[in-house]
Amino acid sequence: MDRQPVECGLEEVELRAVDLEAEESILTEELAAACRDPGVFRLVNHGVPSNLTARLLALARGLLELDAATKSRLPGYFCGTPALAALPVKEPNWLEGLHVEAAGDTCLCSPDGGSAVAEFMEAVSGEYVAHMARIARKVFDTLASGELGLDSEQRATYLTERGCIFRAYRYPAAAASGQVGMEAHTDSSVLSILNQDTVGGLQVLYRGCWRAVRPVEGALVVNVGDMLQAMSGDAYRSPEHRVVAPAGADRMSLCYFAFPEEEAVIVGGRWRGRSSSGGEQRETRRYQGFSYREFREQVQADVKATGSKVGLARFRVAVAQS
Ligand SMILES: O=C(O)CCC(=O)C(=O)O
Ligand SMILES: [Fe+2]
Repeated sequence: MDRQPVECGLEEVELRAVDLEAEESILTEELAAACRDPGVFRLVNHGVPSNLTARLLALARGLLELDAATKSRLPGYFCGTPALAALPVKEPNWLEGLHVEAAGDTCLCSPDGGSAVAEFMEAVSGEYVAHMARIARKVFDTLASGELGLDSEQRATYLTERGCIFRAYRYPAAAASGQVGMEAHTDSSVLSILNQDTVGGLQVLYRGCWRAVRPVEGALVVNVGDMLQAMSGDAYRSPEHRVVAPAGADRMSLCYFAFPEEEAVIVGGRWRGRSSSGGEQRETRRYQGFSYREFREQVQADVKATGSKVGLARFRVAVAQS
């Protein structure tokens, strides 16, 4: 039975620091272990230049600190969570940001957004997204050819460079402690790659308790998304996480979300169980085959109807208990 998450004095979650340049067998083992538990890890030696991160954080901050009327006209600007904005049942989240659909090699430069916007878009689409796509591909391919055992078609369609999303977030410093910046959720992605400043505020739900993810300068934070959890037949964990608004300073983060091809049918890994007559082992799929498009549409419908995402539970095959 699900227990209600508790604060637990907010200890830190211990995260593996995975070296992206480690020897293949070590990388395979480290990534699989981190994806199984707790579903989130630090990534070091990832090759994203620190001056690119610093420049992008500064550009995003500069744009999001513009006056309200000016920034509301920036391309991709949002305040609160767009999916929840129309719902009376939800408090809007305490954040704002810039959303960029980083589709393949399309130029995202805004012709009329001013030079700071153009510089920001150029840095995102020209360089940053390419680094993120490279990292997501390497992490995914390593897992795919390791214990996930995906074939070459699955490897090509279960992660695509097209259709990825980039967001820069600003969480304004909260007047009261405990203000939720972004409410608890799992990501619908295959993999999410977070690059944050040193303020902190990200928390992950681990063994029933909220735990702080301490920012470590130079390290990216990567988490398993719902799609990867499904591909692994629930062996990997798409962790629930949230952001608590910082007390003393604004927090900035840069997030990249990698997705499968819209129509690729994800057949989740196999689950080993016992037949109801006992003894004999059988293999059952954890999930009915579904595409990311179906998943996204279901999430949107659930959020619209109830204010909450149901997520993977919608697609799980019911398993008879013996
Ligand atoms: O800003 C962060 O640290 C996390 C953002 C996040 O969880 C999301 O956008 O899904
Ligand atoms: Fe998230």
